[in-house]
Amino acid sequence: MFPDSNNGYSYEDCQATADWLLAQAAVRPQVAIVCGSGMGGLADTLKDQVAFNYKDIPNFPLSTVPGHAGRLVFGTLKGRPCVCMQGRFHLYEGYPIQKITKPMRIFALLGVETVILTNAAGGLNQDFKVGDIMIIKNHINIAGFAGNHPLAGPNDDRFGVRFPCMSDAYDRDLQQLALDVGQELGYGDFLRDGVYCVVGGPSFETIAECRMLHKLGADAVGMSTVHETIVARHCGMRVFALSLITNKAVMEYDSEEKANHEEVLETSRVRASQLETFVSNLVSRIKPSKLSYS
Ligand SMILES: O=P(O)(O)O[C@H]1O[C@H](CO)[C@@H](O)[C@H]1O
Ligand SMILES: Nc1nc2[nH]cnc2c(=O)[nH]1
Repeated sequence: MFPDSNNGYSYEDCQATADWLLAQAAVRPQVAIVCGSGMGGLADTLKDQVAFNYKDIPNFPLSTVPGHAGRLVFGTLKGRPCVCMQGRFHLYEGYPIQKITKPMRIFALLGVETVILTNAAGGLNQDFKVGDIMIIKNHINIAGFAGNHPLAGPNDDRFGVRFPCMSDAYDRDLQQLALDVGQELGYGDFLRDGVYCVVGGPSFETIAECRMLHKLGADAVGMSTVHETIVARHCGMRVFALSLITNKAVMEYDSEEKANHEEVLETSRVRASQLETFVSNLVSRIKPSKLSYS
C-alpha cells in the first residue's frame, strides 16, 4: 500500500538536515515561525540573525511563490530563541505533501516546542473585513478526508503516534494569550477568531465553492497551514496559527471583485508592522516550559 517509503522524508533524513543546521547556527530555537504570503518581514525582526537560503540547506525544498523569499532565519525575538521560515511550501508548487511539511519535523528535531503559523486567506465570514487578523481555532481539511494527508504512509513512532488527535490541534492557551496580547495592543477592532479551510489551489475558489465552504463552517480559505499543523502536532509541538484576511471571498454572482495574488501581497504589506508587533509580543509571552504562560 505504501510503495515508496525511502523517499527523503524519513526520520534519518530529517535528522541529517537538523544536525547540519545545529552545526551551523548557535541558536537553539524554542519557537518556529512560518511567514505567510507577503509576511516575510516577520523574519527581519529577529535579532542576531544567522540566515540560510533554502537552496543551501541539505534536502530542503525551494520557494517558488512571489512573497516567499526562501530563507531560514535563526535569531532572537525579544530575547527568545527562534527560527523563522521566510517562505513556505504549498501543494500547488508540485511538491509531495510530505515535502512541504518536512520543515516541521526538522523543527521538532531542533528542539522547537511551539510553532506559530501565519497565512494570507480569503474571508468567507461576511462579518470579516480585509485586514482582519483571524486567530485560527480549528481547521477543515477536505483533501485530507480523501487521503491526501501528510501522515499517509508508514508511521514512524519516533515522530508520533499512528492516529494523532486533532481536536486540540490549535493550542487553547495560546489562543487566549494571543487574544490578550491583541487587546493590550489595541488590535481588538480587527482581531477575530474562526475556522480555516485549506484547499489545493493554485486557482482561487469559484463563487459556488466559496458558498459551499462557508456553509460547511469555514470562516477563511487558503492553501496552506493545515498540513503543517497536522505534522507539527504529530511530533508533539504546540501550534498557534493566524490568518490575515487579505481579500474577501467572492460570494455573489453579480460581484465584480476578483481574487488575485497582488491584492493578497498588498494587504500583507499594509498590515505588516502590526503583524510583526503582534507576533513578537506573543512570542515574548510564551514561556519555554510546555505548560506555562506569563
Ligand atoms: O498561505 P500563504 O502561504 O500565506 O499563501 C496564500 O496566498 C497565496 C494566494 O495568494 C496562496 O499560497 C495562499 O495559501
Ligand atoms: N484559496 C485561497 N487562498 C487565498 N490566499 C489569500 N486569499 C485567498 C483566497 O481567497 N483563497
